[in-house]
Amino acid sequence: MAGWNAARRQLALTLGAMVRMTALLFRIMPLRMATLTACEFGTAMLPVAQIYMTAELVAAAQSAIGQGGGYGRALALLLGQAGLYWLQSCLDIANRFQNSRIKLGLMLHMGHRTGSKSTRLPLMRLESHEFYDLQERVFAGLEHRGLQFFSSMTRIVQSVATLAGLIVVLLGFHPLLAVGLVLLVLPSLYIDIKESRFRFFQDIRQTPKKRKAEYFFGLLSNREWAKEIRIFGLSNHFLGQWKRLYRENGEEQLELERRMSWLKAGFATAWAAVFSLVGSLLLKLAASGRLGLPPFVALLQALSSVQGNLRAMSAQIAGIYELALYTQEWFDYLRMEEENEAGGQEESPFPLKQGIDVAGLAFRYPGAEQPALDGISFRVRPGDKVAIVGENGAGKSTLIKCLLGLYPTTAGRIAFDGIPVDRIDPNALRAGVAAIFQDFVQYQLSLKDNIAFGSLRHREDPDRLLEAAASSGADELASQLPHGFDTELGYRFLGGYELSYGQWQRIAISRAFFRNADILVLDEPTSALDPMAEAALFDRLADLSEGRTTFFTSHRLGICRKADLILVMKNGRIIEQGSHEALMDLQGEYARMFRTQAETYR
Ligand SMILES: Nc1ncnc2c1ncn2[C@@H]1O[C@H](COP(=O)(O)OP(=O)(O)OP(=O)(O)O)[C@@H](O)[C@H]1O
Repeated sequence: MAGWNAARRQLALTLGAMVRMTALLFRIMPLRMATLTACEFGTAMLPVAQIYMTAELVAAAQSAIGQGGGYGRALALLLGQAGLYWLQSCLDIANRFQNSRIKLGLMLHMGHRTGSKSTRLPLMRLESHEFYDLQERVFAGLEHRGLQFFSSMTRIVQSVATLAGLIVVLLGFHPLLAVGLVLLVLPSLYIDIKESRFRFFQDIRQTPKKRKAEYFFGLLSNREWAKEIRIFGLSNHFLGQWKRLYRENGEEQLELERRMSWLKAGFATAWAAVFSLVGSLLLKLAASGRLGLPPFVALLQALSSVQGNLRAMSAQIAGIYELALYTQEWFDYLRMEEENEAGGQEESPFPLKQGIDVAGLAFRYPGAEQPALDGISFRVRPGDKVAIVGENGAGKSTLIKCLLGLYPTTAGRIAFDGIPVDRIDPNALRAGVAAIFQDFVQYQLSLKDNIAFGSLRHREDPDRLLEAAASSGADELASQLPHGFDTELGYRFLGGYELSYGQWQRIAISRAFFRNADILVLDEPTSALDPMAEAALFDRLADLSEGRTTFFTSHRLGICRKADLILVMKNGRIIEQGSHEALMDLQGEYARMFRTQAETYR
């Protein structure tokens, strides 16, 4: 009963995925798919036509040899057969071309849906290793999986059409022969499906190890890490780790293949025995004159064709089942809940009139025992400059991500002009915010793009570009580069001009200013800037962020003097808040940290 239920589930899954994928293919490329189907159908019918033609040709040749006449008919049949071979080649060529066109269209479609889906997933998803395992499998076979699915299906339809014709030939001789041969395929189908299932679940089991192996290999070849790995002499260690994991996975796969090979070899032996038995029976009948030469040749050809077709069909069915399992994962991926799907209908609260209210905010990372934020409450007026300070791991970056609606809060509320952050349309929220994080992106593209990515629709505005570049001193950098703002940056592509980390950081700051948003968030914006650049930036910050609410985190407390509000964090809580003067008067944690830093610089 359990076996029957499992088989039903497998069939439902396979048919479901098959129907959905075929519907998708016909929806996005109806004409190409119709042409491909016609070509495939033509290819399916040709072997049957060839068998009939062979039987006729043998009969005509026999009479031409025996009676010296009918040569014309035999020649016509021969030419007809050559024509069929020619047609088969043409259909093969057309098939292949059509396949390539569909493959391109499908890859673009699936790639677009997968890529855009991944950008709409909640950021929180990207914190879990299960997500990366799934993504690894979903992204891996994207370029061929969809069409492979259809190709396997059409191969099956083709095989069924061919087999139907061949079985008619066999039925004409003896019904038992046809039925017996069809039944013989069942064990082979069973073995193939089992193997597909084993392989899929083995892949699921092996994905974490596979990703780890890829990670070790990446450590060896990535430029960012190469220096450290050489200095510490870690290459051989990582190479060894990669080899171990790769070998473990590989040997497990080989073991499965070994077991399956034995079963398949046994099955091939059984087929050979059946073929020899039936073939010798037919030969005996032909020798005794009870079977003419033409039907003997046609039957023998049909027999071997049936065997080949049944084997191929069984492999295709099993392949399609395996593809269905993977395709189902792709459909599941596309169905994953998106960022702020539940709410997010409220319109933009920008420009802010009342400010930002945070009350009793708490947040816990999935699987973490302690909350990363707890009992956070503060109020920000429009245009305020807010500094968030605290030791490493205090929760500064996490607070910023919650403020921007990137992480869903566990408790409490964040409201922009009274509207809870999770009720604001994410696009409206993002449009009003510019943020540069500690791990900002170094786009391996032109300097202009690196700044203008702050607001794509203003990409061709030269005044805005110059103004944003001047905010961080990137304009000075542009004047030193060989092609100014058009200079390609980074080392990855031909002609790229590599910069120092601090120079990259200046450009990232300009990108934030280019956006000209109502809220500006700078997470450790000056960590790599030289002291002069840092001082200049903070001198200008008041002018630059005029009218904008600005949040910045920093370990350099000197910059807090210019802040309207300082939030001092420790272990996920705000332990002090107020202006620089108020906090210095308080003689608490902030005053202690400030004095310690001042001592160091003295
Ligand atoms: N993705 C994550 N998953 C689980 N815990 C995390 C994650 N990111 C941060 N944490 C934890 O949350 C706490 C706060 O981290 P956060 O990055 O906000 O600190 P921070 O104050 O910005 O530190 P730093 O000054 O070093 O940048 C830390 O204890 C950290 O271990």
